[in-house]
Amino acid sequence: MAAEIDGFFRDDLREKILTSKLLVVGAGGIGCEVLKNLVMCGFKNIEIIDLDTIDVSNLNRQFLFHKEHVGKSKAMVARETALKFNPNVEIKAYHDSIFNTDYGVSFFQRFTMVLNALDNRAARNHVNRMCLNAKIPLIESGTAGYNGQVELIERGVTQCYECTPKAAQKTFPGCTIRNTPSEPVHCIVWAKHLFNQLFGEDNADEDVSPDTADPEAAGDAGKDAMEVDSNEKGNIERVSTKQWAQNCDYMPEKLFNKFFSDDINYLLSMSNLWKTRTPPKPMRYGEHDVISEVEDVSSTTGVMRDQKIWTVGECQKVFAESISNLKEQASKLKEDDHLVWDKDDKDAMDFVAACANIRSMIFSIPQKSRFDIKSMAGNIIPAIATTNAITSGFVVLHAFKVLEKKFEQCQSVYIRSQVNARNQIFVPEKIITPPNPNCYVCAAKPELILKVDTDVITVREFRDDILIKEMNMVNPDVMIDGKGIIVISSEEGETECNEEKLLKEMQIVDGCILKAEDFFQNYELTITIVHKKAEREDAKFEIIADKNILKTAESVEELKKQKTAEAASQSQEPGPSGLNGSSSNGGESSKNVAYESDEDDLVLVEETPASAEKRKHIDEDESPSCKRVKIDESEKPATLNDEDDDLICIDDD
Ligand SMILES: Nc1ncnc2c1ncn2[C@@H]1O[C@H](COP(=O)(O)OP(=O)(O)OP(=O)(O)O)[C@@H](O)[C@H]1O
Ligand SMILES: [Zn+2]
Repeated sequence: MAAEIDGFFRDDLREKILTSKLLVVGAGGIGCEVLKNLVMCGFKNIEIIDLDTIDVSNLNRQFLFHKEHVGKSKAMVARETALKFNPNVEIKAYHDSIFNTDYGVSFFQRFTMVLNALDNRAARNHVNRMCLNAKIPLIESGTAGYNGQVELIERGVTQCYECTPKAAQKTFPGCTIRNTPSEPVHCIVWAKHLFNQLFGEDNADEDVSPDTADPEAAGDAGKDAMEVDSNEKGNIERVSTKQWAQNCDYMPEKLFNKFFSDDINYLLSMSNLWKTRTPPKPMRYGEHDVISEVEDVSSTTGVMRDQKIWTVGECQKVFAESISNLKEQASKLKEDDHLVWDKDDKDAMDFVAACANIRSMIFSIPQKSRFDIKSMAGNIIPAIATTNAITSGFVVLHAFKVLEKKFEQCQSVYIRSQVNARNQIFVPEKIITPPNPNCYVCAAKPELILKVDTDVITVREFRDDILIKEMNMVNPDVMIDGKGIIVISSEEGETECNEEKLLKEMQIVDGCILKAEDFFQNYELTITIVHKKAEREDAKFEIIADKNILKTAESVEELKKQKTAEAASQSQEPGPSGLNGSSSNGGESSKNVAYESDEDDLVLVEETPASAEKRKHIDEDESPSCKRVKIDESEKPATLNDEDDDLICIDDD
């Protein structure tokens, strides 16, 4: 292998290649290529981890895997195949998630460097934190279609993965999804939720029924419908949707009429919602076409079936067929097990395409082809083998520079689909981007401001949706600073009694300061709470990472207080002298600011187009957060352009 050939590498680099120990996280599109490159270069000691097994759809670009490997561990098979290229390498493979607590800081410290080859933001964030803690370099990479990116993360030298806020994934309020969809994507998200309600894991945040708590439907809204509903359906609403569907043996007609007629009639009775919107039109099963007479959509060719817009009858037919197939699939599972929605499962995809289109028809929203729905529902950007290969090449070139400690040469590199104005297709960053001093992960004392509706968020939502999903902690402990009140404990059951309490009931109110810790990640974060009433379409929380913004807001508040004091002193008796100072009651109260009337002064740290360009990683974690539903709408398949393959221009700046 290269390092064994005399003169192939400079002696000092060769020595480092032969003696270093690398960890590759992920054995998918990039991971396979990176592993192949490493063994071919002569690295002798490599460990690789991946939680997944090989799927047929991986075979077109993950060349360490072949047909006979389908269903086997990616990490294990990648190891076996790579050893065939170079048997003189020590490769240890783990079929596991990097989140497993076995892989703590001391595990990471065993490596010279870590190479990420992941596909989701949560895992990237986690490895970022572990490497920062272990003080070892991390090479981060990602591809999206023809675009790719490689960057070095070295504590104190470069920015970390979390220094730049990522473009927020588009989120939709639950009431838009449940009551007032207005775009195809709202119906697609609803249909995916319906799949989970009927066949998947029960998730309270994915309710598909009309949302009677919708603030916009206030008043008598839904009352009539509620009465009709309870009279007509008896105790139907008291059992879970899945239980109810099982009780009616998943009869397509019953299911259809409940979701597309009864529930829509219910929504119609929430009359406030339709004052300025087109009211939905309920639809009953078989109402528009005689289903048995509809041409069998499954018998048309795949391309036609996927690309045409289905008629009402076709949608209903696919609805019925997919339900009976999914019912069959579910019946083969063990008790308590459930189906998992997968864009590549024909029945699961058919079900979502049919339901999304039926709901679109009802709400007068344009319909979409199954192909378009698949791309939106699965957030698909085609994975291109050549982009993965080029990106992986840069990963290993970066690894050489890191081994030689030439960090100054490790600028991020962007692999583009088209040449830029300087005729480059591989575009290096001009400088090494230094750490963001306000980063709430790699700053010396990480802190942030959390604007949150403390009247509606429970401790459980705070932990699961904010600390875990948004702030990427794994197992947080939280206490109120200065009061010693433990709000959340990582010890199982210790703070269970707090979980359903609202934040305000735990004395977590405006100005409160929390200390959040994650022992596994060795991470401590100070959170200043700012209460913010969430309106109907608002997110229930916002994270503000730059403490200077708080300072600005404080000074605005202080200015206001000064003005009030001045006014008071002019009109009445002399005002309290402490008002123009930062605080008259000690440190904590200095942050106890009220923002209600100052919303405009608080600027959310948002990604600039330039930094968005830098963050082209594909993130697949689409779990809902803050009771809002996330979907990355921009993730439509890129137009494939064969000519692009010829555009290779090596930058020699
Ligand atoms: N927490 C994790 N621990 C270990 N491996 C992970 C973790 N999260 C993701 N991975 C792995 O990272 C790899 C990323 O590879 P890639 O982007 O090619 O995805 P893929 O699942 O192989 O392909 P696709 O999503 O396009 O079907 C996957 O093999 C995935 O299993
Ligand atoms: Zn950082």
